[in-house]
Amino acid sequence: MQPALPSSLMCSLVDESLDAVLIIDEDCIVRYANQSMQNLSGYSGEELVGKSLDALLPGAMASCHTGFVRTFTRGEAPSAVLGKVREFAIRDRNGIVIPIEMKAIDIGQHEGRRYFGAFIEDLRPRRTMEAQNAALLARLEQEAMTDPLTGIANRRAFAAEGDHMLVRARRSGAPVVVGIADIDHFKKINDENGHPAGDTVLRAVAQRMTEAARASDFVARIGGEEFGLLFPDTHADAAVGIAQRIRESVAASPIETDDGRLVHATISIGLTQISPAEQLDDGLATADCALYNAKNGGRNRVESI
Ligand SMILES: Nc1nc2c(ncn2[C@@H]2O[C@H](COP(=O)(O)OP(=O)(O)OP(=O)(O)O)[C@@H](O)[C@H]2O)c(=O)[nH]1
Repeated sequence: MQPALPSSLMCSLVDESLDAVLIIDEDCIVRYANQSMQNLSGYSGEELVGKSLDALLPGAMASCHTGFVRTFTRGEAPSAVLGKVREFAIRDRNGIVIPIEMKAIDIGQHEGRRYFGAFIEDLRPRRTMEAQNAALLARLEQEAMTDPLTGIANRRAFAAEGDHMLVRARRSGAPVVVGIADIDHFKKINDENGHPAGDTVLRAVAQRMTEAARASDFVARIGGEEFGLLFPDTHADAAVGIAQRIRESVAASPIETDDGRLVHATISIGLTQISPAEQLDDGLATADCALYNAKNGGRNRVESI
């Protein structure tokens, strides 16, 4: 059997711990604070020992903490803190409130007085990392749903929005119209003006379509020169009217490219009202047939099935 370690080694463990360690007595007077606790609080060891714990507690906590400790010490109430991992805050020497994680322990009696210890971790680094991770996740989610060229929603976002819209529509019984808009003769636009000019046209068309649609409608780039449209709470006739407005907004004026060329772009749109039993892809297939009719009918047109 190994001989028991001397208590001086245990003391070193606590003295050197990277967690802040604090010991208070039953009157909530600080009796010990290790170096990490001194660093965290901004007080020296001499300043902390003998000080009331209230000096370290923010606002409301300071007024009730001593009462909790007293009722527990007298055996009048259980502790909600001892033996548990809890999040609190402390106030440092400069009055700055620091979020902490605390593991408090009843460490027993010595010469008739009771003592409580706590391991305290500064939560600020963890909170900063959590905030950074949340911001990163939000950015990644945003990027995963956005078409990088035009800045509008992409095909993935369109599918997600369409599915949600159809679930809501099935519940409410409201009609949903789905559409596909396609830039006419876009290959020719690219061939005559160059690919970068084609990109400018795509961006301008996306912007004009989004601006002409209602706030409740959804416009996404779902393919090269193809845009998906969703019109919630809208019957086919009304959707045709909105689609005409969108079509006209694209055709209304030429688009100026970076090298100063003026490109006249038009779009053709195919629409269909999705029946409750249909999925988004069923609606898209029918809208594609309507788009085919619009192209065959001379382009720069809206057709619905
Ligand atoms: N500049 C640019 N062109 C693209 C992009 N994605 C697809 N295209 C082009 O879009 C063109 C699509 O051409 P087609 O499918 O033949 O159709 P269209 O010429 O528009 O003819 P219609 O649809 O029948 O009116 C192709 O030339 C593709 O190279 C893109 O991101 N940028």
